Amino acid sequence: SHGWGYDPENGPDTWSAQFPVADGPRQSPIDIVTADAHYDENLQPLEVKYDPGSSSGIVNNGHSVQVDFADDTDSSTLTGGPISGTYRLRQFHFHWGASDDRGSEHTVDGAKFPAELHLVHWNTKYPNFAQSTTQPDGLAVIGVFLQIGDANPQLQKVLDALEAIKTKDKQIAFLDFDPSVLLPSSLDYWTYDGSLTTPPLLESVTWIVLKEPINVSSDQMAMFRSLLFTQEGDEPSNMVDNYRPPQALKGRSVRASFK
Ligand SMILES: NS(=O)(=O)c1ccc(C(=O)NCc2ccc(F)cc2)cc1
Ligand SMILES: [Zn+2]
Repeated sequence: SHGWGYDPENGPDTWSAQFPVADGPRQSPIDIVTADAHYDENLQPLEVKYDPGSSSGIVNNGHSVQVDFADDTDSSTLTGGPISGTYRLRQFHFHWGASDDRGSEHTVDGAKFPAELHLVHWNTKYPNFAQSTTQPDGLAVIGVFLQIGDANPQLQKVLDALEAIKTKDKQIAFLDFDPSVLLPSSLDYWTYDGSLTTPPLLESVTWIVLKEPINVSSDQMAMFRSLLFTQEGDEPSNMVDNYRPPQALKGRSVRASFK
């Protein structure tokens, strides 16, 4: 039982031992205090152009469920918003709780959501994803809150794949999926400079957190919770509470793209 995780013996409070940047100046997630978020009229609208042909597979990586995209061309990109240049979509994944009262990484005025979707993009001014992760402007992650409501038919295609990837390191092909169907109607966002929310916790992320949540039903949330942190044949441990709690703001500003 080695390697970082979300249990008491390897969870977020232990990560700084192996990853000292955990105590750094621009760690994520954060609590977004809406009254302190400054409207910035210079922020551009987000431009999301995703090609469903670039989706490749869905994997249980032992920390989350992740859908990977071919990022060898500019087929799926993010531009505009707070970023300059072109960022390529690499993957999206989720964080969720053991119950509907928690699970998101970012919070809004202290409020937790049952889950949070992260769409991970890297700056094409760098040669590849790994190199981008070491640069202060290397990554841009769109965060989308999930709230309990009607079942989300767009999410169901992802959820239907989960029984085939129940255990750690299982993956299957996942083709022709357009992740823009998971975005809410409004692309209003908060943005701030932060980090990866899992080890290696690198401080290379421009966070773009959408104000409008998407819906998920309680039954759909239960499907996320059927995944396992553990490998086939090991003592099973349900994949739940795979979220890092909010970190200190340390003087950072959060900007709003909307009034
Ligand atoms: N939750 S989040 O959106 O902040 C997040 C996004 C991506 C990664 C990641 O790619 N980790 C593996 C990794 C990290 C650095 C590398 F160089 C290679 C792989 C971790 C967390
Ligand atoms: Zn994440």
